Amino acid sequence: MIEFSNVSKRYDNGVMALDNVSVQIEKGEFVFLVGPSGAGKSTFIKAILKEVEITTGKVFVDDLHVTRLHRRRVPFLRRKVGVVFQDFRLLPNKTVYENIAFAMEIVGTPQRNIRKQVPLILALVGLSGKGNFYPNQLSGGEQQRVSIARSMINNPPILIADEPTGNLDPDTSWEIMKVLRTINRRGTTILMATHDREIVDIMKKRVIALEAGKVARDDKVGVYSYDD
Ligand SMILES: Nc1ncnc2c1ncn2[C@@H]1O[C@H](COP(=O)(O)OP(=O)(O)OP(=O)(O)O)[C@@H](O)[C@H]1O
Repeated sequence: MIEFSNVSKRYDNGVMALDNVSVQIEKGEFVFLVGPSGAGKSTFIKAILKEVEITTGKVFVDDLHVTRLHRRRVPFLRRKVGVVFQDFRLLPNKTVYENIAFAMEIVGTPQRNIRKQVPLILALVGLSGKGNFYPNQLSGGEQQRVSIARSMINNPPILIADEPTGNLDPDTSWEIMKVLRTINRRGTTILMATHDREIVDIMKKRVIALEAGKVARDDKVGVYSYDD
């Protein structure tokens, strides 16, 4: 589903953000990506989305050879991968319904399908009845649910969550993890970059740990770190 084969990324300033990384993530897995600040997590995610060009190696996403993918076909890759961020990135002047509908309009979904699908995804993330709210009328946790709903509305096989609980208190973070777990159980592959030790340790999922651009650990049932 996601494969890195001897991937290195050296930025123009000489920093080796990824250093000979080889990992394989199978369909349906839930994987945490951890590591200290600067370890290469964001670069790893950007390599999946072709937001950076890697220096050497190969990246595959689903059936696409990302490294060789023509610029014209990048939107096709992006449709396979939903992404959510720490800061939600909702459109402030659109309602919850409109934020999600917009993601469907971009890919040409007919309005009648949009009207049918948006309430279903809102129910999935526990936000039924909030369609007419604007983002600033919602709590942080609710905004993150909208962001997750938007990322999943076109049914991508992969969801990348880049520190999705970074701005949330512990209880709200767990609510978000429940939503992600539900989505994963429905078959979506999830890759979540996080600094949240408690979540990683309690969820008991695969953990890929990066350090200075290298895979320092890759444990089937992992913990955040071994240092205490
Ligand atoms: N555009 C860039 N140009 C030059 N160096 C960069 C660039 N982006 C990242 N780096 C460097 O690459 C290394 C890896 O950065 P990256 O952002 O991938 O780490 P990270 O693990 O995501 O960190 P954090 O947890 O702080 O988000 C760092 O040393 C960083 O300074």
